[in-house]
Amino acid sequence: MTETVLSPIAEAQLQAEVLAKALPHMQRYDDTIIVVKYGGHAMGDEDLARHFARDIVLLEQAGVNPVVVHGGGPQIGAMLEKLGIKSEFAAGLRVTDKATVEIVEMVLAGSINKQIVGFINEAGGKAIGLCGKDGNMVRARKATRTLVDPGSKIEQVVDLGFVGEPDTVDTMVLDQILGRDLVPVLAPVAAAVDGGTYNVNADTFAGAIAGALGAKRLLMLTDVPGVLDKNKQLIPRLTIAEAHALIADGTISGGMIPKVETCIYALEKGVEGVVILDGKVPHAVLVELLTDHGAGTLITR
Ligand SMILES: Nc1ncnc2c1ncn2[C@@H]1O[C@H](COP(=O)(O)OP(=O)(O)O)[C@@H](O)[C@H]1O
Ligand SMILES: CC(=O)N[C@@H](CCC(=O)OP(=O)(O)O)C(=O)O
Repeated sequence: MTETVLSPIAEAQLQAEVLAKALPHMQRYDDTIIVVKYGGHAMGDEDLARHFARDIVLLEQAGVNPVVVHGGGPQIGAMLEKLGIKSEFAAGLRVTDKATVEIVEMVLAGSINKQIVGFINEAGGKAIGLCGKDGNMVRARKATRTLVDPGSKIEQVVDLGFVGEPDTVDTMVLDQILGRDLVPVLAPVAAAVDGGTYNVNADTFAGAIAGALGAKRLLMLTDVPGVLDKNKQLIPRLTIAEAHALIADGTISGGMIPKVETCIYALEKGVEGVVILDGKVPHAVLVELLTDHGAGTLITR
């Protein structure tokens, strides 16, 4: 591929045009909170992570208050495999025993959290890495799921172990951080009411944070372009009612079900709009927020 080399004046003109188009969008998000869920699949390689970090810093410098909630499912899986610990999922959630919850906390609140903090800092920002336990931000209760055997139709309650669902969110720590040129980066590990540790699905965690903060937008970065129809075409906009209908008719399935359910939860808690988009597209966050066409699927009330 040949790269067009622009003269300094042409380059400056191009930059001015891009800025003129982006400015009205930037003003719309000025001083608002945008929660970005950065999924483990969306993290991809280091280049992509650096693009992501630059976008977050740019938003912060433009007067937006970004809050990053990250996942790390594939990275937890890789570490468990390395350690010879078997892992399985039920109803889209990792069945988490005592040994597994220790690894989950180590990978999420340790290596991945600090990696993202490092990338944001390298890009010129000041990130603060926390998990739900810090300042008792997110307290969780034990999650349970009932699965129906497709043959016999018998219902069975599955014990997911140390998997939690957010019970309370205390935004006190985040309130101190936001609006001070700092970017909170949150790992979805929560405190149990009895002082233990719970593994929380990162989508669920992000929805709870966005709802509690009254965020203007929740962006869910995944590895597909957004919600796809039966012909695998992107659906650019959906209402809550339309999203329910797509779940009911099976168009939305698998991991997309809890993701869309989280989006609906956040909208019902007051978040203005939720977008599911492909985090593997470079600068996905900026394309979504700062262009007319946006990216991914926007779900609104
Ligand atoms: N209608 C749909 N549109 C897009 N993806 C769908 C749809 N139905 C099911 N999926 C599946 O949902 C997956 C996204 O969920 P998941 O793997 O849990 O994401 P993440 O790991 O980013 O949280 C997609 O990769 C796709 O296989
Ligand atoms: C309970 C549960 O399943 N927790 C997830 C937490 C990480 C996560 O959700 O990461 P992604 O967003 O990358 O999928 C897990 O253990 O994999």
